[in-house]
Amino acid sequence: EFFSSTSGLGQLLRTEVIVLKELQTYVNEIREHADLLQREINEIRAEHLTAAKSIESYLNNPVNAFRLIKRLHTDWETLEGTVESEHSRTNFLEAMAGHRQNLSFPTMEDFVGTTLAMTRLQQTYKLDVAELSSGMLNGVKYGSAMSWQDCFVLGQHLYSMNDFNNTVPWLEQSMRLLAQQSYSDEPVSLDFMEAVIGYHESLGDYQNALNLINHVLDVEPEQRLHLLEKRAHLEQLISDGVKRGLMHEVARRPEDYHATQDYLIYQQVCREELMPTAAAQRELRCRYFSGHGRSLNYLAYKLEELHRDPYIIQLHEVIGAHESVQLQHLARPVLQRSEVYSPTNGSTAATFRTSQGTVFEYDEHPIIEKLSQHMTLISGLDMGFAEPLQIANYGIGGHYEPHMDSFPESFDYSLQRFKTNRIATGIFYLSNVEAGGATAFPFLPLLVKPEQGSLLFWYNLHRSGDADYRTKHAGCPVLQGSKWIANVWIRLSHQDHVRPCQLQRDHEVSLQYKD
Ligand SMILES: O=C(O)CCC(=O)C(=O)O
Ligand SMILES: [Fe+2]
Repeated sequence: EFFSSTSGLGQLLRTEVIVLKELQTYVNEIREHADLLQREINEIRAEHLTAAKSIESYLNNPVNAFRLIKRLHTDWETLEGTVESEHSRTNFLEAMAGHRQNLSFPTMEDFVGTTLAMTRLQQTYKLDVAELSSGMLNGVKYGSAMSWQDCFVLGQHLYSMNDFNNTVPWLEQSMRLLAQQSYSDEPVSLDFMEAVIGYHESLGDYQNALNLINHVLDVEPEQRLHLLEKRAHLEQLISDGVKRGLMHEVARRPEDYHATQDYLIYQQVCREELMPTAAAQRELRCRYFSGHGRSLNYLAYKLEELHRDPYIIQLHEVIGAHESVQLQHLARPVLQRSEVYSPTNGSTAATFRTSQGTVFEYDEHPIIEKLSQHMTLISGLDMGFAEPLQIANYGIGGHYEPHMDSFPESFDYSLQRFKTNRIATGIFYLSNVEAGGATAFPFLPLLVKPEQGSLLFWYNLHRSGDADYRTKHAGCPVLQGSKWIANVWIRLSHQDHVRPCQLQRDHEVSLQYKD
């Protein structure tokens, strides 16, 4: 799978280089052949020009008569023979069949995933489709521009997923780009346009459909006769003033999480439209922290409070850039699509968590061991009750929608190594991210930008052991770059010495945030 992580995309680029070379070989061969045939054609045409001066006297000449007969009898057979024995096409197709087996190609799922990622970015960061398709992100040019066909294919795909809200701007952009090219005249483009006509029609945009039909008919009136009937039908619809209403005005399904207030707030936090108040920020402190049970001679951690209640801190420069990159290298060969827990299906891949990840036991490698030591010093918690370290990589558009790290009350612990809930989470950021990809706490409303080598730490549970629903959090979509994190989840067992439980439940404050 390629779309959920940037680390697989390099393979696809290599695939493209190889198949392009194959196609170039094919093109060279058929071009050589075409050149040969063209020379023959030119010679015969020149002969015909001579003949045309006086056909009768030309044919009365026995040499000319002989040559004409020879041309049509023998030469033509030879020409036909060269077409028949043209192996370029079969060679190419055979080579491609081999490549399909040996090289990496994206699947339908990759295509769906990357389409979803584009619209997710567009919506979360309120990007302008025209800007996005020109390769610009927030005013900075990152990629190459999309063609009108690219925009169209994206729109077409969204349409097939019944996502009409997002279909329309992409089709409109596709039309805008097409118009800039002063409507291409190539037959392939015309075929494409015919397909687009259907989309505009079914979306209720009859005028755009009609404009396109007229263009196609102007260029190829003879070959596109089947469009005449459709043109008459559209003209009728327009003159009758039929308005189906653009389909994108249809409301989303109300049960859709993406339509909830919760989700809107989350997106606002990702866009930094919502942030903690000045009063809340004033209370926060930065300090040097020598760690639990560590003598003051040691180098201290740079601790920054990000939130008081619930307590959320970020520790800067915990590990070095070199160690971060080394951890990425350890994980890269064994990455797999991340899964989520669902009460009905167990662990499955889901569109609301698109990343790739892998797990390591803490004693598997000295650097991983070191992360555990940092966690012990920073949190004071017993890492003997931590789940294996999880390293994850998010590609462009990769995200993890708002969720709780703690398990629900109904959770079945019977198959778990540790039978208690996740008391705390630590996220080591193993990379910076050029744009997007921050960790958002929508209810606080806090946004933490990935900073390579730093550690984000918070408690998921109240002292009573109940879930603190205010700690719901998310990984905002990555807009540019590749995001690497290492997740530490520590369980509640045997942690009383650091965070004594309270006899009285202190969880009421967060109940209003429960789903
Ligand atoms: O990617 C992030 O910033 C958050 C990740 C997260 O919440 C998780 O993996 O549980
Ligand atoms: Fe999480």
